[in-house]
Formats: sequence, C-alpha cells, structure tokens
Amino acid sequence: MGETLLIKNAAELVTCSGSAPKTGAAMNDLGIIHDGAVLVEDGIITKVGATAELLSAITGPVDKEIDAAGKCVLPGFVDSHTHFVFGGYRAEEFSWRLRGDTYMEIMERGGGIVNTVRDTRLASKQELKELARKRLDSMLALGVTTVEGKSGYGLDLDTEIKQLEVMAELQGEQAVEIVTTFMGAHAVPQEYQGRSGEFIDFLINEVLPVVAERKLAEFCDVFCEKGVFSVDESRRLLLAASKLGMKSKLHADEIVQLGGAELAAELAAVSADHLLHVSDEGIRKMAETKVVATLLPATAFSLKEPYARGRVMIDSGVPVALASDFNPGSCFTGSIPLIIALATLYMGLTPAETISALTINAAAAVDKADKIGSIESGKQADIIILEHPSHLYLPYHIGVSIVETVIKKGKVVWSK
Ligand SMILES: N=CN[C@@H](CCC(=O)O)C(=O)O
Repeated sequence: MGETLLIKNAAELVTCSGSAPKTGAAMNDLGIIHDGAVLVEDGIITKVGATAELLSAITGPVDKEIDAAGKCVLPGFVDSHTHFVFGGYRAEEFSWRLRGDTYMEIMERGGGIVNTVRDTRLASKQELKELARKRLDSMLALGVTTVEGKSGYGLDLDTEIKQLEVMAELQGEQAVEIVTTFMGAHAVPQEYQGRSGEFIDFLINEVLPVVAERKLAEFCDVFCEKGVFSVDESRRLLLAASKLGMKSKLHADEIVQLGGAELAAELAAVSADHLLHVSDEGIRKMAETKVVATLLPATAFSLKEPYARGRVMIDSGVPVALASDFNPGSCFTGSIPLIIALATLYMGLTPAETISALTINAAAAVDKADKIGSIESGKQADIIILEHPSHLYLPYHIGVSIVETVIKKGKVVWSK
C-alpha cells in the first residue's frame, strides 16, 4: 500500500456519484453519506462509505487522518470555462459599460478582446506566467482543483503558442490541474479586419498544425457570434481541429441567437458555453446529443444581461455545468461563491443541482468525468472540506467562501 489518507466522521459526505454527466432529477441526487469516510491510496480514492464500516475494512496502517466531524466533504470544484492567461487590464472599458455602452459596442469601436491581445502580445512569457500563477492560487483557495484555460489573446502564431506554453509550464508547478483549450478564433485581429474567413484559413493552415503537433491543447473553442465568427466559419475550424485530434467547445448564442447550440449538437461538441440567447430548438438538440451546457452566470451579471435558462435546460434533459468565465473583459472574477449565489437565487437551480453543475457535470464539460468530479473508488482524490456540516451552507453564505481544506491527488494543498 502506498501513501494513505483517511478522511473520517464527515457530517455529510457529498459523493456526486452515479453516471455522468447528470441530467434531470439526477442532478438533485448528490449521493450523500452521513457520517462518511474516504480512504485514499497514492492519490486515488479506494474506499468510500460510512465511517464505522470503512474503518473496519482498513487492514494496513494509515499515514494521515483528517477528522471531518461537523464538516461537509465534497469533490473539488472544476472551473470548466476560463481565460486566465492574459496581460493588461480593461478597467476603463468597465467604467464605459457602467455608463451604458454594451460589450459589442466597445468591441466594434476596436476595444474589447483586441485590447487584451495588444497587451498579451507585448508581455513576456514569464510575466504572463506569474500573473496566471497568482490567479490559480486564488482559485485554489476557493476550492477549485481543476481549471480549463483558453488561449485567444494572441490571435497570431507566436502569442497563441506563448499562452499555451504558459499553461503547459504551470501544469505541475502548482496544485490546480489545467485543461488546455486553443481559442485562436476568439476575435478577428486588427490585421484581418473584415476578413474573418481568411483569418480562419490562417488558423487552420498555420496555427492548428503547430498546436496539434506540440500537443498544446486538448480542445478547440470558437467565439461563434454575430460580428465575430459565423456558424460556417466555426464549423470549418472545429472540423479541422477535430481531424487533428482536438475536441470541440463553442462560445454559443452569447450576445444574439445565432445557432451555436445547434452547431454544437451537430458536431457532438463536448460543451456549448454561455447560451444566454439559445433557442428552444438548440436546447432540444443539446438534450438529445448530451452536449454539456456550460452556463456562466457571473458574466450575465457583469454584462447586466438576462441569465441563461438553466432551469429550462435541466428540465429539458440538458446536462448543465456552471463555470466562472474568468477573463479581463466581460467577467473579471473566478468567484465560485458568486456563481453559487447567482445560480441558486436568480437561475432557479437548487443547491444540489448547483453542486452537480460545479463538480461532476463540470468534469464532463472538460471530458474528464471518468477521473474527477466525484468521490468514488478509482477516481483521483480531489476533495474539499467545508467549515460547516452541509452543502446547504454554500448558497447560504452569499459571496463568501466557506472552504476550509483543499486536497489535490490525495495531498492537502491549501487550508484556511
Ligand atoms: N465572449 C467571448 N469571450 C470571453 C470574453 C473575453 C473578453 O472580453 O476578454 C467570454 O467568454 O465572455
């Protein structure tokens, strides 16, 4: 037996077990074990059950014990949609939004994403890495054990690669596991203004092959949006990426209803994200094909847009995940407590659905539900312990983190 960790006496052990992704009523079933325990060997969960039974089944010595009496134990949160590697800030643009300018108006005036592109191109790899590391540290303290991160602030070969290399280097240098997405089609760069199709050709012919050859990204994502990339351009890029082994994600129907959700279903994408303006048909098709809907309530909040129809999606059988969308423009926060507050108070999700959406379904949104997202035998021991006895204390503490301990691959990596 390798290094062992025992967590015992948990008032509530939220396992999130069961088939993934969870849909419909299953999102309310958290597989709770009262007075629960977990045994971890060499970073992998080997036993889960009631404390008394689990203790009697342990044969060898245990290296470390955590007494979780009076506390709730859950799978680590998975933040399945972020843009955490970037240079510069857009605080002035935020003040323009406060006075009424819309996100797209600012983008059309030559601001928005391309502003961050300029700063990210200028920043050295080391500068980007240190900024990104700090952001990951803050996420970890909120209970995030896995994060998805996108490129997309380079929009040229060198800077896209620089962003992806930052993520590759940070993997293993700190505790949060990173799932990497290539998002060269995040905006049309100034040098390609009015020629979005040619820019897609450039990405397909000159950037994707390098990303694939160097195995720098597991997913390809595209901002499928009116005035950015059309459904046809998005399809062309994602099919080319898929031929090179990258799985598909889409920024879909965020600002207007364009058919991004329908395209995600057609391509059997792993997830379609945002979906503030998704059509009923898009919801039906996503339910049919089990594309994960990654909803980003902090972005709707920050943009003062209506929230995505999470309640309708869950009731229609769509697997729903929640994520932060941490980025320098539309949503400068990685706050899991804020997401929990918005999902429960304004989107009509129950506390249990919200937990499923941040754990097992978020793991499915990065195609890792076989390894993370639940506390089950055989899974990686990514676990958080709360200061309080039940998951119900999460939405009750509005905008405030109650995470006390974070465990990654069986090791305590953060504690309050
Ligand atoms: N909508 C496109 N991409 C980001 C925003 C990026 C930015 O404004 O810098 C998002 O997911 O919200």
